[in-house]
Amino acid sequence: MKFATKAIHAGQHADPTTGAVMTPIYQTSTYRQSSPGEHKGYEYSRGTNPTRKALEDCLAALENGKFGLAFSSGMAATDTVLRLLQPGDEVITGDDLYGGSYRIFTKVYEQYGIKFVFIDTSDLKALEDAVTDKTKLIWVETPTNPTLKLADIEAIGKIAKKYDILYVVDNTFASPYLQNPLDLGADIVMHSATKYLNGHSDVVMGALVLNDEALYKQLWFFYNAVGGTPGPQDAFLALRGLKTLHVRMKAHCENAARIAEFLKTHPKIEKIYWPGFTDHPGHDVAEKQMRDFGGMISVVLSDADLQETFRIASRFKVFTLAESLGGVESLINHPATMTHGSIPKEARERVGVVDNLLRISVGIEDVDDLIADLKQVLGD
Ligand SMILES: C=C(NCc1c(COP(=O)(O)O)cnc(C)c1O)C(=O)O
Repeated sequence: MKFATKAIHAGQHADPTTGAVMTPIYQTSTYRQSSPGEHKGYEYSRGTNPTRKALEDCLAALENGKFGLAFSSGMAATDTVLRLLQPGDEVITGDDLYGGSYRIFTKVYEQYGIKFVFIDTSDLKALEDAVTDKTKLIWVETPTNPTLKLADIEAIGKIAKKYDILYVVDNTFASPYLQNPLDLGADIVMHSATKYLNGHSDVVMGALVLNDEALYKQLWFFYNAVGGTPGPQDAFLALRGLKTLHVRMKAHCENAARIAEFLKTHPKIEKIYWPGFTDHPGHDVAEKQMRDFGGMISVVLSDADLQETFRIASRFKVFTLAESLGGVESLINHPATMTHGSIPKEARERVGVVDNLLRISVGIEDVDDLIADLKQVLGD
């Protein structure tokens, strides 16, 4: 099946007893057993739930994977992968990444003796040079949050395979509609499903998709033992969101391209990050591994200190100043004080997350209204 058909049907079928076309919300914590241990595949909803299973199977299908796991948040998914590590292990990851990922790496898992090495993942030599005999995990975002750096998924996969290192790609910014890391050599693809996958800013959720059965069983063990699993209502909403992912991503990409072109020459914009521009350093990698350039744009405002940046960020009427991304509504975010505030100023400014940087999640409103809103704030 093609992507659009999988988005609507994968993992789902009409209910055999009632004929219900949509997967029911199995709002139950437990399941009757005919005798101890004799059940219909479901014992307790922390471990498995039919609504969540339908979502996990659909997610797996969209990422061309065999196994899917859904979590109560993207960070719960990240946490579950990190539980594979032992004290003394090292992780290579990007120097530009979501602030919450930086936080769990440095404020939670470093205390358990895990060492995190932050490098420019667009620099393959720097990445391979960072490998030691203690390196057990490579964790890559691409495009990165928020400066939209591109990492060559396939090339990093070759490095991971060469040194037998577990390789995870956080595919949140692209979504499986635009790129499929498992097909390019990743062992696990991770998502904040809160974003494009659910797509309506009404669910917080995470996901992992993979092909290796032994690894899946290890992750499922942590998933069940620790219990970072989502409820059936959120699973139902996310499953419904997936059904329009292909339509929404097309609209996000079209709108973002128009807005990027508008902002590229705007006098109030000093620098713009959007992988669709041919002068973006990662444009060739984006062309190679992405089917389009996504809905995320970041800009550095010209002649704007923190106060001026705050003033601008607070004046939009259609764009909403808020954390998160990937919903149908357009959002503006100030990473330095909002989503990336947990990253020390020196570390984030080194990679371009400066006080006058704004991140734009371009929604699927009418693009003329979005450009009109940008004009009323920034000027023509
Ligand atoms: C909330 C935001 N990011 C969440 C996020 C996460 C965490 O997902 P949560 O569902 O918010 O727990 C993981 N990876 C990436 C690339 C992310 O962007 C944000 O950037 O506004």
